[in-house]
Amino acid sequence: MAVLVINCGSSSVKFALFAADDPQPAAHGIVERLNSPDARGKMHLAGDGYVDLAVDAPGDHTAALRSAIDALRAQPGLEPVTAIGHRTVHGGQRFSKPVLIDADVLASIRLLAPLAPSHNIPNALGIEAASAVFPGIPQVAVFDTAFHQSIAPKVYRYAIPDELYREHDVRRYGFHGTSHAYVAAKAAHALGLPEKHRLLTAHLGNGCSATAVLDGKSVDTTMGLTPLEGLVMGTRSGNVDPNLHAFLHRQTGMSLQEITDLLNQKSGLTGLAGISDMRQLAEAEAAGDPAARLAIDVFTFRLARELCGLCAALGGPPDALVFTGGIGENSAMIRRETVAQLGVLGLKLDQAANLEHGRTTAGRISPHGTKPAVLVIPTNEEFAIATATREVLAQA
Ligand SMILES: Nc1ncnc2c1ncn2[C@@H]1O[C@H](COP(=O)(O)OP(=O)(O)O)[C@@H](O)[C@H]1O
Ligand SMILES: CC(=O)OP(=O)(O)O
Ligand SMILES: [Mg+2]
Repeated sequence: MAVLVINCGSSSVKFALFAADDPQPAAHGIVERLNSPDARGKMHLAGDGYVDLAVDAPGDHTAALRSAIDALRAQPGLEPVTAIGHRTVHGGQRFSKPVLIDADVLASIRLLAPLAPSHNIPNALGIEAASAVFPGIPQVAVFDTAFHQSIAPKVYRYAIPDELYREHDVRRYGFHGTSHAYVAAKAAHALGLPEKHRLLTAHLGNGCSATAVLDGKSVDTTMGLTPLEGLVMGTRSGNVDPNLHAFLHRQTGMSLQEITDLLNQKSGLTGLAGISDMRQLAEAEAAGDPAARLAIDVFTFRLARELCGLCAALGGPPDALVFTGGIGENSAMIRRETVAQLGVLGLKLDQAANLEHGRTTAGRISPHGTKPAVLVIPTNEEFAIATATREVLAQA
């Protein structure tokens, strides 16, 4: 059974085809710059090969999926797709585990869009486009929020009038759950931890969040009602004073939508330094750009502060801190500067191991024998989604 995993973003479609239980995809790729005349993509094959993907006008999600699927079908040696797993960001209160998609599930994903506008609409478009291109093939939605459904009311409730929770489901949900669950399980296994253990996981990609994992379950996480709360991200502000919306509206006349866009798309590292990509930001910092230095300082300080806060839900010091995501796996500087601000938790780094480990080499970056351990574990959200898809279909 070959599972195609689709992660539809606002301007890109990422995909990966997994044959059997192999965590290395037989093929994977991205179609980007959607809805522009420059829409284009690439499919990488196991080994070193790749295929350029041309995308037909209007270069939307359906055209992108068609292009990816035509390329998969044309590629000799690949198994035909028999199931599709979709990364779906917001599952609200309804979805606490992966589900087989039907019209009702799709309608719910659309209804949840106001809670994750940059994510759920593209996710729904991806499901509709896949149904058009693959009629009759079973599709499963795997939710970013599902892993965090174990968090307690005192952690997920905001201190605002009760009816907002009762009538509008206003609460903290948390995201990146597939990734946090995946790396937490890997860390517990790698360290040989007993069933009772405490972990902190830091998923640092374009979106960033950190989670407290107690005995394999999420007990607190930094994102909230939407993926804006918590850490500083590439273009998202993370936590700001909740009065900021009203203040900016009064001071500048900006509309609610303009302020929402400002906090989601023009803030974070972009807001502080004009650069959202950590690799480019590090280059600017090395060239002496003070705004880049400040952005990195704000990013790591806020991360360190949130990691300390998450320990309250763990009820004690963590057995390990795990770094993952594009930044967590690749930036030795971010790991070093974050850990340097976490002496209060007893965290220490082995500087040579920190430089050595990364995306392709998972491992321990704290000195042997010291506790808590610090680990780098590459995430594999796509493989975790393929596994969840197989499990749902095995039970169907
Ligand atoms: N070698 C590197 N050094 C520093 N940052 C890196 C490196 N490689 C990737 N990144 C950063 O990882 C981030 C993207 O993370 P990723 O998890 O791939 O994103 P997405 O959330 O879109 O899957 C970007 O900020 C990128 O600059
Ligand atoms: C929920 C979220 O922030 O996702 P991403 O990191 O893919 O933007
Ligand atoms: Mg991501």
